[in-house]
Amino acid sequence: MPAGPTADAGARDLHGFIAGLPKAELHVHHVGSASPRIVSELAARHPDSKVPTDPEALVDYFTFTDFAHFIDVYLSVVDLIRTPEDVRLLTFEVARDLARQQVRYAELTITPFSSTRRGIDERAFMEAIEDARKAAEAEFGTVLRWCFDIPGEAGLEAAEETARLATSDRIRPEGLVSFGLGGPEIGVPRPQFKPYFDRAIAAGLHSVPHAGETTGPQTVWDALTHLRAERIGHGTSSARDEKLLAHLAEHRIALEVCPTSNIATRAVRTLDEHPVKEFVRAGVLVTINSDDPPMFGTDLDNEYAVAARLLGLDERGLAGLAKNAVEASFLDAPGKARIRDEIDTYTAEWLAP
Ligand SMILES: O=C(O)c1cccc(C(=O)CC[C@H]2O[C@@H](n3cnc4c(=O)[nH]cnc43)[C@H](O)[C@@H]2O)c1
Ligand SMILES: [Zn+2]
Repeated sequence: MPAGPTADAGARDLHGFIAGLPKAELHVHHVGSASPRIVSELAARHPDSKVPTDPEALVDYFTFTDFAHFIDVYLSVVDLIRTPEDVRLLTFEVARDLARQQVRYAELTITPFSSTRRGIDERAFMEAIEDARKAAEAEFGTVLRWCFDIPGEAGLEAAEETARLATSDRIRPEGLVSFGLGGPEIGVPRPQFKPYFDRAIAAGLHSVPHAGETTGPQTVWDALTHLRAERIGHGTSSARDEKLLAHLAEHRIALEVCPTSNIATRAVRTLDEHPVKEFVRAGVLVTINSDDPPMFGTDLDNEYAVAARLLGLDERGLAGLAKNAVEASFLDAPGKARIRDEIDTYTAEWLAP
């Protein structure tokens, strides 16, 4: 539909509403959140890397031919993070970007294996993220929590190391709330990770694997059955299985939907073909997230704007999406109530005549 002057004004208002809306972000990767400024600063520090130092050249560098290409580029950025100070800087700056978008609470997916195998001392790594978490909460008021994910393609050695770091009383950081599984899905069956998820769950962590991003609905079933998933990262292909959708809806297992990511990695062809509408129709608890925002040329505000267009939402609908993320988060009950109240107050004030 062509956008006339009134539609434009409406869209601008919705953007303004989204910009001030208190939000929770449940699916965003630590390294994947490095802003062009941080990436170019790190690339300049480490000139042996193939990552461009010019932020404009990064736009081309962050254009992906497929999911495998995305992971190659992602790992080249991981290679830039070499010291605990790099880790601290990145974490604090990610929090600053989230706070700017009125994100009150975020669960940041971190892959400690990738850093420890590259030589960063595990204790220094944990101290760096915790130090940044506390500093960010004090300075911005944004509460950060961690999800440690296994880079699945790196095999069971990576799974063992991630489980050890996540469950050892001496090492695991205070902010850790969940255990995940990322990387490519093709050739990386979920059931093999069951023992590691069992250990993490026994240690009190929540289970939040990626599944159904680049493979079919069976991967989501496997994540539910073998890894006891409480939320699913992406879950895009769930739309191809009505029984699965009904199961997700009935058990309030939220999908962490990241629309622009799915286009950037070519998991979905176009935004208009994105199945988020099918999820809502089936009654699934949908949350909107940004995944690897600078790499995909997006941010959480933009993902809410995309969702508003795909789902035909007004301000109340957007506030409902923000509340879905609060509900599906691993915040405690008073923390959830505080953000929900803030969303309601903000929305009522915005809509007041
Ligand atoms: O660090 C290594 O040495 C290593 C060796 C082999 C394989 C890997 C990985 O596959 C790392 C994957 C990396 O990608 C992160 N990520 C970011 N966005 C996504 C996404 O949308 N879907 C899946 N994974 C994603 C993930 O957290 C891992 O850190 C590493
Ligand atoms: Zn992800």
